[in-house]
Amino acid sequence: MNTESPNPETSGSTPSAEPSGAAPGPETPASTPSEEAKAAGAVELPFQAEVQQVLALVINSLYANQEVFLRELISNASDALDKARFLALTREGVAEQAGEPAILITLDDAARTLTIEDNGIGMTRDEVVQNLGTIARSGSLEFLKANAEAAKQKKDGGKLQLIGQFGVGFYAAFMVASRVDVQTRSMLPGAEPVLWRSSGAGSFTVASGDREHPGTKIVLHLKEDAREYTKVWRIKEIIRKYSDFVHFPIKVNDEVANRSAALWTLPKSQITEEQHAEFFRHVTGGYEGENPLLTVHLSIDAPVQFHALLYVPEKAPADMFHKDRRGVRLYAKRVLIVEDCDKLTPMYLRFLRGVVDSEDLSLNVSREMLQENRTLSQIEQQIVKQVLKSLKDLSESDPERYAAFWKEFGRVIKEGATSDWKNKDAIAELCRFESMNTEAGKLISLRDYVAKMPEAQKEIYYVTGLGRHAVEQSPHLEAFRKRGYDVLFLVDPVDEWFVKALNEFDKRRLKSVMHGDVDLGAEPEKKDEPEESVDAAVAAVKAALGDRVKDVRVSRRLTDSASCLVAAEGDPGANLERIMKLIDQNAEESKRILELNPGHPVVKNLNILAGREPGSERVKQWSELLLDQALLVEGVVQEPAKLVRRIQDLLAQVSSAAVSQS
Ligand SMILES: Nc1ncnc2c1ncn2[C@@H]1O[C@H](COP(=O)(O)OP(=O)(O)OP(=O)(O)O)[C@@H](O)[C@H]1O
Repeated sequence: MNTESPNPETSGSTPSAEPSGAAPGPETPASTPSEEAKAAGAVELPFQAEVQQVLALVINSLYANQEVFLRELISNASDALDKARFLALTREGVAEQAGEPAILITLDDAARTLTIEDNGIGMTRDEVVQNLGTIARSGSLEFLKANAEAAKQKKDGGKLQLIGQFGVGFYAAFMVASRVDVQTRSMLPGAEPVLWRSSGAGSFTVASGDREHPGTKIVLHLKEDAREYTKVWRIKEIIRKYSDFVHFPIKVNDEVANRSAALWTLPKSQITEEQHAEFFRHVTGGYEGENPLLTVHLSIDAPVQFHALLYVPEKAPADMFHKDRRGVRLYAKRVLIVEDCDKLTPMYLRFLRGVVDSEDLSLNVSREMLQENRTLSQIEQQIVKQVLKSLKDLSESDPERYAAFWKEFGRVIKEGATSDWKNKDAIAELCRFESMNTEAGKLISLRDYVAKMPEAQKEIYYVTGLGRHAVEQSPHLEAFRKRGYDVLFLVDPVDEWFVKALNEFDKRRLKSVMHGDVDLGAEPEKKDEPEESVDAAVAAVKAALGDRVKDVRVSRRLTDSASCLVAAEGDPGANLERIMKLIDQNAEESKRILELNPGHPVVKNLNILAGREPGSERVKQWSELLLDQALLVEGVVQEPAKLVRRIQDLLAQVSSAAVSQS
């Protein structure tokens, strides 16, 4: 759905080429005729003031990538060919295009010139003056300056990394050329050939040209230090990089240098796996595997027209967690705009590689792109939807391949639940976890978990921790195990955030077994047994531990262990606090609740002892020990020496009692 017509007659009014009395540029003193003015019948004109500033920025190596000048000229030539095609179809009496549409590049090492020629629409004299002497879009210069300034502030030498984003297009030629000659002839009826010439220093000249056929030929007289652009291999390299998929042949010294077929515009059925693999390696440089793990090929017409050919690599890119994320290549009408466009894929799909090409974007998209661009965000939304769907399909059709995907990118996908609220459910469907009831290394989905829930189970239970080994023996799991409820092991640090963001799945709450109260009802085999009161023990432990714990209470989650620590509902919990401590040493710790198992002999005995000798040293020691062992099982003991002393004291008491009984 291209809203921009390639009709050349919509390009606005053109000022007439009045001879100018304005002062020539600094390198062309008024007293001697400038190089440009030497052309027969030439009229010398000043560049619009804004152009002069753009040129100053461009010539002072505004771009980090000088080679992009060629991309700009090729894209202009390709546009001119598109416009010619349009004009021939829509208007009578226009001049015939000479030969097949093509872009010809001729390199002359001896003369140090690079010539680029197209048989496209060409320009009339007025158009030449307008197009190659002014900047059509307002605001370009301001933006360019601001970015040049921002780049200067950076440590990397002050070169702009963003390429071709400022609509300076043609003027980029002056990065490498000390003089540029443009011979052009418009397809419009009665158009005369024109010669435009400039050394980029304040002015240009227009004169009668000698071109016979419609089209444009641009000769760059290269600067001394730009000789590399007369080398065929170098030019071919640049074409492969930026313009490989321009849909007209680009010939370098008569040899076609581009594929000229945009793979992504072909019907899916026409693209072979081998072609995909080749293109995948082309866009990834071969660093992310030989073949794509998954291919997502989209051709969308509404609300925005675009093609996307995206690949999930086999291997996670080495820089996946680097702050300068990479993106996909953005093309507008098959001309590369940005190599790494991060506005087309959200952070959590940053591993996607490939190409997006839209007819609804123009080459100067960039200005808005850095801010908010509606077209790009519409494209992004579609990409997200389709990629998530393709991943879900893969998980169903090829679980093994999906497991390989999850291993590489699962952690990144989980980030999505915290940032992409709209697609939270689709993201949740993709997530995989180990669980108490699965073998080590095997993963289940939330959907599988829910399907296997016993009827009485209402919530989805999970435990967080450092790894399977750290959580699988956790006392918090005891009651769940007894009832046959599975518990998900969320053992990746990002899981803490993931689970909070997700909150529920399939209308069932995700509940931590280490948080708040859990009421699972009585154990199946103990239905009628009334619970013995251990109130005295609870009160004694509370008194002994004081404000080291938030509370002490009877547990409904323990069946075998004597005690455990739980976080109050809404508190961060031990695992999250441990992670936060790694980030910030001074992160505050919240107090937890000590739960006592009323059926455990130690708690029962402490209950009796506390009744007999409330506040005694022994009661205090046993109370301390209940806290110690709850911490020990989590692998955190703050004062191990004290703990060992306490255990030794108690062992001494127990052993003396045993000896006196025998
Ligand atoms: N080879 C060509 N044939 C016909 N017209 C051309 C050619 N090269 C440039 N032009 C004209 O000159 C104009 C200015 O070109 P320039 O590259 O500076 O900007 P642009 O192409 O409009 O923007 P951008 O560079 O962002 O794509 C073009 O819009 C086009 O009308």
